[in-house]
Amino acid sequence: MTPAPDLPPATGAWRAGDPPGRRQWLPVDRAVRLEAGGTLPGYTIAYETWGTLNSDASNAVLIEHALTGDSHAAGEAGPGHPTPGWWDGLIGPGRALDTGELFVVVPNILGGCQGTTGPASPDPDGTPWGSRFPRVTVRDQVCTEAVLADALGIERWAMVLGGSMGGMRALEWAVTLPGRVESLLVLAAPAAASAEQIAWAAPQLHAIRSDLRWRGGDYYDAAPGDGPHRGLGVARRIAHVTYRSEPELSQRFDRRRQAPGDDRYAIESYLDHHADKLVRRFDANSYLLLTESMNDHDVGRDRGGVGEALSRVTARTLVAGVDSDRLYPLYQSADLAAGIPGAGEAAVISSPYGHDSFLIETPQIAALVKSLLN
Ligand SMILES: CC(=O)SCCNC(=O)CCNC(=O)[C@H](O)C(C)(C)COP(=O)(O)OP(=O)(O)OC[C@H]1O[C@@H](n2cnc3c(N)ncnc32)[C@H](O)[C@@H]1OP(=O)(O)O
Ligand SMILES: N[C@@H](CCO)C(=O)O
Repeated sequence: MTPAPDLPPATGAWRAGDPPGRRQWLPVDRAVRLEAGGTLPGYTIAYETWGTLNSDASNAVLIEHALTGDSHAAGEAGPGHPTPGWWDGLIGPGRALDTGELFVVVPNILGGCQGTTGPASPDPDGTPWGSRFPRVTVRDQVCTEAVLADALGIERWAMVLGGSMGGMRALEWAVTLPGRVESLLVLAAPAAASAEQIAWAAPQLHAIRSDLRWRGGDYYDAAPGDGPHRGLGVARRIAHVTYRSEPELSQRFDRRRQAPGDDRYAIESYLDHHADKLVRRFDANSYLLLTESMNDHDVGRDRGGVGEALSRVTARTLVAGVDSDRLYPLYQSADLAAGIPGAGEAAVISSPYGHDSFLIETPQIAALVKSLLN
């Protein structure tokens, strides 16, 4: 496979020249019809793998990343990857996802900005898609990942797992292609986005679209730093509050000011920090598109409802939620587990860290992975 060039900067200087690290690319030269009605004439999927596929391709595991995650789930920080893998504690020799035995595949999501085709990618004429990039659903994202599985020679995944938006894709795999998923782990994700989740997304979408530097979505020829980073930063601040719990914020930050001479409350400084980090690594159009993919998430759409859709799942399934998650509350995981044949009761990840616990509570998630693999 020929590596495609990395994507250009969208909101700041971060992307330019970003080395590819250990990513691989699958170019797909055929059109894909999208669920919402549009078409993509072709696309590229960027992905990373760990371990070796065995001779009967029975040891492959698919990990689905969350909204702003990427394919770098394991490994050290290094060229192309300023931070270590986001599930590094879970993946590697002797770890829960033991790469001495398993072949772990992590693709970047369709519509994102980490190497797989998205709004910042060039169209067939070489111009960034920008505002012309079509609406993409979770189901579309899964369909493109099935093309990657075919290309890698994987007919059936030993396990598909993910948290948050990654959990939505994992679930959609097991509903759309039940014969291709042997076991399924869905963390902190619902069968369908709720009014509350769409509500939290609404001001985030508005924040980006209200930024004059967003330019209707066609800002890719703007000078570095002249993109919609302010709107994206506001969106991230709103989102980040929902990713953590009220008791945690209270305990960590209380009413403290950041520092002598810095009049911000510490919690404001914390949110500023997370916003500043995101706008240097993420494209605002991808954030919009993926947020709307999550809003549209509903495994029951055009399938006779959620109950009908979940009854299709044949995978050995474990569903888990976080007891302090205010964005994807535990009852949604309980409902999801109740709808999937043989899933039993939802497991509870106990943590003060809220929704982000699926990224933080590695030992608890490792235990769930091991129990499902065994
Ligand atoms: C699936 C994926 O999402 S993959 C990508 C990984 N995810 C992300 O990057 C999402 C954004 N980050 C996060 O959500 C979290 O950092 C997690 C989940 C990755 C880790 O959570 P935690 O370990 O609890 O980190 P926490 O939320 O405390 O943030 C730590 C950062 O805040 C900074 N910070 C803490 N308090 C303050 C403060 N008062 N003012 C400014 N910065 C602060 C720390 O210095 C640290 O900075 P650094 O990450 O640049 O080193
Ligand atoms: N912190 C995670 C939470 C979203 O699920 C992310 O940014 O992807």
